[in-house]
Amino acid sequence: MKVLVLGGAGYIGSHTVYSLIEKQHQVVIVDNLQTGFESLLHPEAVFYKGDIRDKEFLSNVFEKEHIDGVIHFAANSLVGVSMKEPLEYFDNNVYGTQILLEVMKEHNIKNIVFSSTAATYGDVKEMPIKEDTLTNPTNAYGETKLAMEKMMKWCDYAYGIKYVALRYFNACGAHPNGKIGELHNPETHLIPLVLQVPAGKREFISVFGDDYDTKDGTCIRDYIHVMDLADAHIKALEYLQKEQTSNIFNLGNGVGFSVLEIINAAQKVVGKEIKKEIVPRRSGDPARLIASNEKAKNVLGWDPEYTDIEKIIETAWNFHNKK
Ligand SMILES: NC(=O)c1ccc[n+]([C@@H]2O[C@H](COP(=O)([O-])OP(=O)(O)OC[C@H]3O[C@@H](n4cnc5c(N)ncnc54)[C@H](O)[C@@H]3O)[C@@H](O)[C@H]2O)c1
Ligand SMILES: O=c1ccn([C@@H]2O[C@H](COP(=O)(O)OP(=O)(O)O[C@H]3O[C@H](CO)[C@H](O)[C@H](O)[C@H]3O)[C@@H](O)[C@H]2O)c(=O)[nH]1
Repeated sequence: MKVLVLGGAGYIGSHTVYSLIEKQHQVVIVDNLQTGFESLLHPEAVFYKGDIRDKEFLSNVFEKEHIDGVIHFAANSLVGVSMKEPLEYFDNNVYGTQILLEVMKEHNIKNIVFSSTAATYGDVKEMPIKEDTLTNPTNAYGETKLAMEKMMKWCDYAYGIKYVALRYFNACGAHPNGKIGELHNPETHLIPLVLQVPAGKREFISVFGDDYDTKDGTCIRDYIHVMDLADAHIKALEYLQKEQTSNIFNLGNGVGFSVLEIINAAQKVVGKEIKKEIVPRRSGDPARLIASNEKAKNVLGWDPEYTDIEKIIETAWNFHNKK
């Protein structure tokens, strides 16, 4: 297949590109590099630098390349910023996706896999979260991703564009080749921030609240390795080609770790004590997010390989140590 990857210079996009190329697919990347990095681009992928909201640019790419399927990662994704600048998030995530769907319609491209998020659910009481759990986002970022899902639903109804929405829980880890990994600037995610302490780039890790109703008072999340996410995208694309049906899947390991458990696991991996400080809660953080991954396992045949949290953190540490 010739796959167009929008946002292929970003963290999850670049790992998916590496997996696609390893599986002998041809890859075309579109990225405006707003949060992506040239160093994450696969040397064998064709790269077009540009913005998905630029319709003429995007149409030209579809014109030149004969695309069989689309994987769409290009978005703004910082929860905190989305609360201060919601319109920027609606512009890039919702309007950007609208332009993409218009161009796909005009070029008769019928398959798209795209990044959704656990943030579409909001503050859920019942764990694990299933795909039919009520969606009620508590932040603007999650709302834009839900709006993208809804736009896809009506484009399927009207134009027959089939989609798979992948609701990731907490993406983490790095490619075992050590060449690519999690690069965000600024970094806001827990695991890379924890690892900055033993790397000498940060004095301590702030723990956002220890008064949640959880076993040790800190928030619980479901950490899923980026290589397993990459694999799910390829399986989702194959599913679309075969089944011609739209669908939504959670992607998580189905196991929750608290912030303190992550810090302890990282200490074991790096063999050093990691200094921490308890600070007030970060606004908008739900206490617990754990995925039910039964649907992705049963329907897509997806089976996450990285289930051991120390192994997951080790891949991130190998990447950050090499930089
Ligand atoms: N990292 C996570 O834990 C997580 C969890 C759930 C969902 N997601 C979603 O997964 C996707 C990828 O996340 P990531 O962590 O790899 O983010 P990232 O910022 O590393 O990657 C996004 C890429 O898209 C590009 N991009 C953004 N807007 C663009 C535009 N208008 N035109 C062209 N390129 C554009 C950026 O330059 C970047 O390379 C995002 O859609 C995000 O919302 C991420
Ligand atoms: O310095 C830090 C950073 C994070 N945390 C805590 O660690 C946990 C994980 O935080 P991250 O920022 O790494 O990830 P989030 O759970 O906030 O969000 C991630 O997962 C969500 C879905 O679960 C969304 O998809 C979102 O885009 C993605 O960044 C949270 O409890 C957070 O409060 C800290 O204690 N200290």
